Amino acid sequence: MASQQQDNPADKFDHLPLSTHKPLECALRGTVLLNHPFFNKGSAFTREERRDFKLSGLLPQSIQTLEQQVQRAYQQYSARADDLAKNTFLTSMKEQNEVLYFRLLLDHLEEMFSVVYTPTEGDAIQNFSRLFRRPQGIFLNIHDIDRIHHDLSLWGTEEDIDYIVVTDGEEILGIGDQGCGGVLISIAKLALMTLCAGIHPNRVLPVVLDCGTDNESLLHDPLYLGLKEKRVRGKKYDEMVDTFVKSARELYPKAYLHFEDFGFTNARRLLNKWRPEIPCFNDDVQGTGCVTLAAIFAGLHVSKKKFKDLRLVVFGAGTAGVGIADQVRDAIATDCGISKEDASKQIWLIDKPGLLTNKVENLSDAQKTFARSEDWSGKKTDLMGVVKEVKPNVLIGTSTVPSAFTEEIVREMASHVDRPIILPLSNPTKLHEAVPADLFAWTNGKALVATGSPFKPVKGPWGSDEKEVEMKVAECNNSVVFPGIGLGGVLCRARLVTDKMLVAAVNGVVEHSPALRDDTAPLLPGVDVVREVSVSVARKVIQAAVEEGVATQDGIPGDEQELDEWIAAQMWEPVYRPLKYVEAHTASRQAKGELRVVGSLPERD
Ligand SMILES: NC(=O)c1ccc[n+]([C@@H]2O[C@H](COP(=O)([O-])OP(=O)(O)OC[C@H]3O[C@@H](n4cnc5c(N)ncnc54)[C@H](O)[C@@H]3O)[C@@H](O)[C@H]2O)c1
Ligand SMILES: O=C(O)C[C@H](O)C(=O)O
Ligand SMILES: [Mg+2]
Repeated sequence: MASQQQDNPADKFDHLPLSTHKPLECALRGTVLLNHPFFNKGSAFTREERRDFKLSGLLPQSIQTLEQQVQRAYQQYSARADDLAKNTFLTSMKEQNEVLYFRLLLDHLEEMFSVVYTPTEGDAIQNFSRLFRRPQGIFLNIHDIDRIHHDLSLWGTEEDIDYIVVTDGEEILGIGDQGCGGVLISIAKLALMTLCAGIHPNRVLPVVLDCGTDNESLLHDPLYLGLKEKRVRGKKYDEMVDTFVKSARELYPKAYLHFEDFGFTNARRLLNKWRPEIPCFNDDVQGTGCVTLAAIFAGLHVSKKKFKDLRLVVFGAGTAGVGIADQVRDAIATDCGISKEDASKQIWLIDKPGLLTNKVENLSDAQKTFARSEDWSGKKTDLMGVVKEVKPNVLIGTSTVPSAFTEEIVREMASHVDRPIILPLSNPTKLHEAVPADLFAWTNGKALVATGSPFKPVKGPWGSDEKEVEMKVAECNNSVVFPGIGLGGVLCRARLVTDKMLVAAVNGVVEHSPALRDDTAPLLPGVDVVREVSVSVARKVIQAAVEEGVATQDGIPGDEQELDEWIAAQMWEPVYRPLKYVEAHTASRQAKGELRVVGSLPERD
């Protein structure tokens, strides 16, 4: 036994706060246990567990393995008629057995990623009030601000939460205001935190701030589940967000706060407000900025260009577009040793009024830093006009305008540069500014493409001798990077998420870019290596946090390999751990912070 323990490299990390290698204490028995998705093992409960947890008679006799369960679940999944039905099936499975849910997903990640995440999750969100069966997450009511602290407190004690995703549902993907259905984006992002970065699925908190909705079809839908009134804005909205953030900090002081899919007027404002005080992150601004910078980095490498050569046009200067511009500007400034102001001269933003110049009114502060000062009078400032004038080598779409990158525009761009880097990023799939097959066809396979949602490889006669080749297309979605950044932030218990940590995260992704090793390979790593990418990103983020003096966790290894092992040992894995029965009130805090998984929470008023 002793030697067996020594043989397991994870054992040396058993003492770590988030290590989950030991048996799991559980205070639930009988049908209550079978109905608890975190503890339930279904047909895989062992004979001893069936005896100790009063399950005999509640289960068929055959004791099966997780692998057998995955096989059965996959058959059931495959029998569902379409992706939305598959998504609904997976949601039910998550509510029944989390280990099986995550194991099934990890074993079929490439096939199922787009079903639990973008684009199918967008359909699930649009249909939230019709598909609803069982609540998941926390729904906070703008008319009950005084209850926010209480409602949040029901989720656990101060050791229990590592990661919170919050949305107000105003700008979900590119499908706009989805009201309280936005809770599903919080849930989906958290599922990815577990799948891609091993964040413990029972130590996360999905939240939607229900402030009403301006979506008329929801307001007129008799089945809509949220507040049926126009969005509350202004002072009361700010009071709600303030109360939420302060309560979350007080109740769960270790938790990292991830903002998702807030509207343009709030996303950046809230980030700027809270960033200097707490460990928080806006995925649409910063996550998108980081992953897109990594894609550009790989694209420049393939096209043998440097940051000094970069000419970037961003079409759609909203939350994501400006977030990308910020990240790219900072990278140019650092790489070329120039000021941010000078670096921004290599970037052109286009929105509804056309090119953003300092003559355009009502720009946000963040947009203003990119407003062009040169004289554009007499020149066309629409996308075609700007492409003709600027001759960009990188074109990004974050506009939600499908097919905005027309054949004419793309051919114009390709006539000036050898390898145009074109990233249509608007999700879900139907909103992409162009699709890879067209981009390759219009540029004779020269375009370096990555997309916001997944696309199948494209075949075409683009080999050097015009032989048919298959081009794989990278998914340039913030999902490549936010899990690793969050994992790093959680494990080192970062006080803040600094700019240097974000730059470090980009380097962590670039390390895995297939295009760096093979010019014909995708610009970004795919989901097949997602956990490895998360470890690299987390390592870089932790190292930067330590350097910056914002890491508060003791015992972070200085040695790189040991740091990777330390990270991996604290990543939750979907395996059945032996269950040990404990009375709720005597439960030891076995791995500090796992009390909540015992299945009983202290009462709070
Ligand atoms: N791939 C990713 O990782 C990723 C990350 C974040 C956002 N996105 C996608 O990017 C899109 C935008 O998201 P957002 O959060 O920035 O939304 P947003 O509403 O803040 O930004 C969209 C911008 O596009 C502009 N726009 C609309 N129509 C236009 C037109 N005809 N011409 C020029 N500009 C126009 C809008 O005025 C707005 O400023 C969404 O589809 C979202 O799913 C993708
Ligand atoms: O959710 C995604 O797929 C990426 C991004 O956060 C978005 O809003 O589109
Ligand atoms: Mg988003």
